[in-house]
Amino acid sequence: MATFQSLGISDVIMKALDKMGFEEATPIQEQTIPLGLAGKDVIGQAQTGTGKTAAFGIPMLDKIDKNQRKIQGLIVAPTRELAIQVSEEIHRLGKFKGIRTLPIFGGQPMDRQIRGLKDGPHVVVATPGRLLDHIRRKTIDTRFVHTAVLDEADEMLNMGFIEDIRDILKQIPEDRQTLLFSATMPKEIRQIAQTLMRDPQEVKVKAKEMTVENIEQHFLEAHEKQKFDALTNLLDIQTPSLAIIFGRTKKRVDEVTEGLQARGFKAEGIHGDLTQGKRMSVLNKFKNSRVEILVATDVAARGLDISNVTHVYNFDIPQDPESYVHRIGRTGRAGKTGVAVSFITPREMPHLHLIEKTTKSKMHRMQLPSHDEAKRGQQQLAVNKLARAVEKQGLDGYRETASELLDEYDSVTLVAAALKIMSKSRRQTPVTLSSVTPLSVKRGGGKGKGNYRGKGGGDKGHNFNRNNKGKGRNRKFNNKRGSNNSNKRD
Ligand SMILES: Nc1ncnc2c1ncn2[C@@H]1O[C@H](COP(=O)(O)OP(=O)(O)OP(=O)(O)O)[C@@H](O)[C@H]1O
Ligand SMILES: [Mg+2]
Repeated sequence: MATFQSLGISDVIMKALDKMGFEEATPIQEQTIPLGLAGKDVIGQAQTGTGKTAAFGIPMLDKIDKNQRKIQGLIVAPTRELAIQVSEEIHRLGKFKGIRTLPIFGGQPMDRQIRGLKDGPHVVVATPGRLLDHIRRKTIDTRFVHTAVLDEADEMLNMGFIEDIRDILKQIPEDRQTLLFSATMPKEIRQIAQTLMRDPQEVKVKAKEMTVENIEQHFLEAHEKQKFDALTNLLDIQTPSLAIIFGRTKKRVDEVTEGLQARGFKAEGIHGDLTQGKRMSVLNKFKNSRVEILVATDVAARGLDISNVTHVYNFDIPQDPESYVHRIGRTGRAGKTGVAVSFITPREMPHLHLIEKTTKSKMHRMQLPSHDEAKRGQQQLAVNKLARAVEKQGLDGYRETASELLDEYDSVTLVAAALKIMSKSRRQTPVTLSSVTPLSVKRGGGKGKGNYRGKGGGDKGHNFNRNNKGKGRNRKFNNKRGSNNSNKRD
């Protein structure tokens, strides 16, 4: 376990790390920060939730001359939410150095961003489309950029973004340092990356699986028509405190969201057709647990760091194995455990095996949950609440009424009535979802886009702790194993 001190990081950034509650460096940070500080180009690959943002952020920030109010660091990310999130993490890391960061993304008024750019940020974190708008309008000055970062790099070099990325990099000085990071990095993407970098150092954190070991991976075989009832039964049984459900299309997300709301779940949907304001408000409600279930397209698959997501459900299994890795990586972050369940129709079984083969992870079959089990799951919630109330004491004011009630009714009837009142009687509102085009399943488990060469054996046990200064959360990370296409983003 490396301490940050041993990595050669400047005191002013060490102070930020301490404030953020970072005590030890994660494997990807330990292996890439010294290379970054030495000015090397780096391709860094490590599992989801293992600190890649700080891994590229720290070397970039270390090099920035605070007195030069020019953009010196440029980070490109695939989605608006991720651009904002990364900008906030970089702001935290550069706080004591007085670094100014600015997120630039679509859906926000141009003139507001032009004013922000005139304000002299040192670091800009941008989505490619809007960044190119500013480059073409000459409202952004990239002449002094010495460090360029592609976060979710394999996505950024995929067919959807590659031309934009090439156009952007042409506007950045040749002698720049280039850092590419992602949890997944298919071979062909690695080859493209080489053409955009100078003698890049490739760092891949050794792990037996592409996915995070702390995430329990299950699959549930169900016909299309059974999936929604199976989902609501499973939600009642597993009672996730914070869950993300992925659907293949925006329409699907809307329908599943409406169906869940009709059955009394606190669910909201997010996808690319929503206004930027709506996307932000849905995400904030989810982050503050005012919404328990976020139904999303792949717009929320990569990078989003929402602590305490306990469950991820692939209501529709993704086309790309890489997308599977990123989706389930929204849980089990920073050493925490998580649960992922994928709904597979019988004809999609070969695709499930392709994903397992590509990501070198094993999904365990789960039986279709019955409605009775769901009811018992809801009752269990009520039982837990009652047990907690008994433990907490303070019941004296209720005892007299309770014994009067017991004069009238027997105890079992009374407790049954209490359980009935306390457990959600899930309205079995009929919900029909429009059919989705089935996956184009590659028969015979053909090669996924990525050939992952998982190296045998994982890292030694890795604990990294966050002291209680960090964001008010005392997050103990027991990451036993070392600390991995694009569904076109909405
Ligand atoms: N050394 C550390 N100690 C404690 N917490 C850390 C450390 N490094 C990062 N974190 C926290 O761990 C969480 C995950 O970090 P981050 O979002 O950078 O992961 P990632 O590897 O980029 O994941 P993804 O592949 O999903 O994008 C964040 O909340 C971050 O603040
Ligand atoms: Mg990330």
